[in-house]
Amino acid sequence: MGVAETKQRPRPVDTPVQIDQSRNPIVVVDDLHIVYKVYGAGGERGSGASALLRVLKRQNRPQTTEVHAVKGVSFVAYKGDAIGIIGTNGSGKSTLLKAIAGLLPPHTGGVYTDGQPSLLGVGAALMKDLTGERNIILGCLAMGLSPEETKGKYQEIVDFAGLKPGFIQYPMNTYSSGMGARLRFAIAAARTHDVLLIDEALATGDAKFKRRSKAKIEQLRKDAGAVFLVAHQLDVVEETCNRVLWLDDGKIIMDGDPHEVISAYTEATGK
Ligand SMILES: Nc1ncnc2c1ncn2[C@@H]1O[C@H](COP(=O)(O)OP(=O)(O)OP(=O)(O)O)[C@@H](O)[C@H]1O
Repeated sequence: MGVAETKQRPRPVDTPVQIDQSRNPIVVVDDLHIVYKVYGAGGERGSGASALLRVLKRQNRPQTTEVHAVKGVSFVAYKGDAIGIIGTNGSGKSTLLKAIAGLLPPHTGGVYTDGQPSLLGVGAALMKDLTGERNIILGCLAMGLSPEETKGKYQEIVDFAGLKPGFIQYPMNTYSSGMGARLRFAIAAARTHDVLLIDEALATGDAKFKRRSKAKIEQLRKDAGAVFLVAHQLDVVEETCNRVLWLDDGKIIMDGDPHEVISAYTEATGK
């Protein structure tokens, strides 16, 4: 998609990303490139005929292609930043978040974080067959809380998730996707994180839950290092974040004040 011209000041390729030394940098992303390798996508249609042809040609391996998902992204997140990442489908938002979480290796460039990043995604691992209650306990222990701390946090998590009465005793496979997302967010928010990465977790909540989430993220920002939020709902991003990165085709188009960036994005994309 061709969108507005870049508002980021171009940086000579060999100069490292600029860090404001008077502030406390938490995440430094320096000329980051992420490339996925896709097997079996060599431009042929995935038909039986092409598979047969490969066998006849004794090509037992399908061809590989590369998807260049993040293309030279650089920025610094400072302590207390809540950064929203916006962009159209496929612009590289989730890929960037996973790279900051350390789940995808850079092709070139680098990601440096001060502390442990925690990625809270829609698919974050909770055990579907176990009850909400068991998941809270396991989730807290997995995040490094002691059994006593877990006990102390339990009611706070249940109240924050705001599930219908009784549901906390039901297995999570009986929950709607929204209920699961609320519980995941409530568990993750029970601990302070050096770097908290939230991928669409708030998308499914109702207005009341979104208000509670916003307050919680504000608190996390104060206690923690930096919070990143990927969301398609621009109002959630504008209300929650102090800074927004707009990605398009793997590149930063704008980085700055939420209102300014979202207005420019809305104008350019008609969203
Ligand atoms: N596992 C993968 N293997 C190959 N290509 C991938 C993979 N995951 C993402 N991509 C590609 O990388 C690009 C960026 O995808 P990404 O999921 O980061 O975008 P996004 O902005 O989060 O999209 P959405 O808003 O739809 O969630 C897309 O072209 C996508 O097709």
